[in-house]
Amino acid sequence: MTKTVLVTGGAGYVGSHSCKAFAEAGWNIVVYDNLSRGWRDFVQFGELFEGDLLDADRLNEAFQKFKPEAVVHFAAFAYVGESVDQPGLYYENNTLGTVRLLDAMAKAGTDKIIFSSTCATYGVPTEMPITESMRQAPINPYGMSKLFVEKVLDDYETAHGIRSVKLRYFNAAGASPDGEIGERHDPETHLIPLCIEGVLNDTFKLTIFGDDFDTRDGTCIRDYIHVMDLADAHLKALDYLGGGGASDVFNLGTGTGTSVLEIVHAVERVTGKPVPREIGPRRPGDPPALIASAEKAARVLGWKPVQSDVDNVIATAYEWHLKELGRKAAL
Ligand SMILES: NC(=O)c1ccc[n+]([C@@H]2O[C@H](COP(=O)([O-])OP(=O)(O)OC[C@H]3O[C@@H](n4cnc5c(N)ncnc54)[C@H](O)[C@@H]3O)[C@@H](O)[C@H]2O)c1
Ligand SMILES: O=c1ccn([C@@H]2O[C@H](COP(=O)(O)OP(=O)(O)O[C@H]3O[C@H](CO)[C@@H](O)[C@H](O)[C@H]3O)[C@@H](O)[C@H]2O)c(=O)[nH]1
Repeated sequence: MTKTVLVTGGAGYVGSHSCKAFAEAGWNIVVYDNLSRGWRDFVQFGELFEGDLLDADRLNEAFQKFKPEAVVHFAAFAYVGESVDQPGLYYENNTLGTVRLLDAMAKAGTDKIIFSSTCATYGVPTEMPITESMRQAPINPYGMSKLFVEKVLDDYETAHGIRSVKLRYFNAAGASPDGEIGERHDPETHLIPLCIEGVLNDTFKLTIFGDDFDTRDGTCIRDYIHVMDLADAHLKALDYLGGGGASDVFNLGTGTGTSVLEIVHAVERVTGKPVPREIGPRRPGDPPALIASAEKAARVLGWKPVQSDVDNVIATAYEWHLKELGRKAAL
């Protein structure tokens, strides 16, 4: 019998790409999303059940109706700056929202969850690459709201037997190679889509947030991971829990760091067009470098990124943005 997975936040960026991978692997998908920051047209691989994480009755209804085998939990707010200005919004939506979800799981007897955590839970690491056992000391409410969830998950295992895989993503980037779905955030704050905006829109200029960091060219270094590689890791985590695997936590990154300037140059190389830019002040809360050790995910889950070469990440993102422009022009 086809197994059902309930995907919270499946109308968003990482969630929709993961749904594509789950559908290709034969899962039946139910997307639970309130569309606050997601997109109806991204729900292409299963049914949309509109609902809010904070709505216990609606959650119970979804669990009763679909009886999912497992939950993959992407739904959250994810803007660092917004979390600094409105911490309550983040603790309510991300932390309390997950508590509500776990209560509904416990009630329904669904005992497996995969959770979108983040490298923002590490704060400013003292060693590189970052391994899962390093100290977690978030420097903003967004990261803290996610760290709390990691702890809450362990308590729900003790109390209700719910096993979890926590996946700490580094920087998600790129788009589905067929251009069906891609990165759409409103407002867009992420580096690669903004570089592409600079290529496509004559009036847009990228601001590089600081060139005086202690890095090889003075700009921040991040570990960019293709969204389809992230999707594959979720699929492997589903199989792992389904096969009886114990609760665990994994970094998802490539192990390679790329600076902001290197991304700008790569976008110019891939698109053949200049990225207009200026140097601005540092953005508060930006650590100089974040690079994953993804050795554990390789060893335990058998996961390896295969689409995360920077030029491929940018080429797929560019392709999606061109199609998106075409779609907007046709409206
Ligand atoms: N994009 C990244 O680089 C990145 C990196 C690390 C971790 N993450 C985490 O991955 C997850 C997905 O990120 P994304 O970039 O796809 O975000 P996104 O904003 O594109 O998607 C989030 C989805 O969750 C939904 N949602 C939010 N609050 C909800 C609620 N209360 N009830 C129901 N649905 C709700 C939104 O409508 C949206 O569809 C998030 O949990 C984020 O914290 C993302
Ligand atoms: O206009 C811009 C936007 C970004 N950057 C820089 O580009 C890098 C990447 O920034 P961005 O794409 O905004 O990603 P992060 O701030 O690294 O955060 C992303 O990656 C985190 C994990 O690293 C996740 O937790 C967050 O949800 C996700 O937004 C950083 O050094 C930024 O300072 C600029 O210089 N100019």
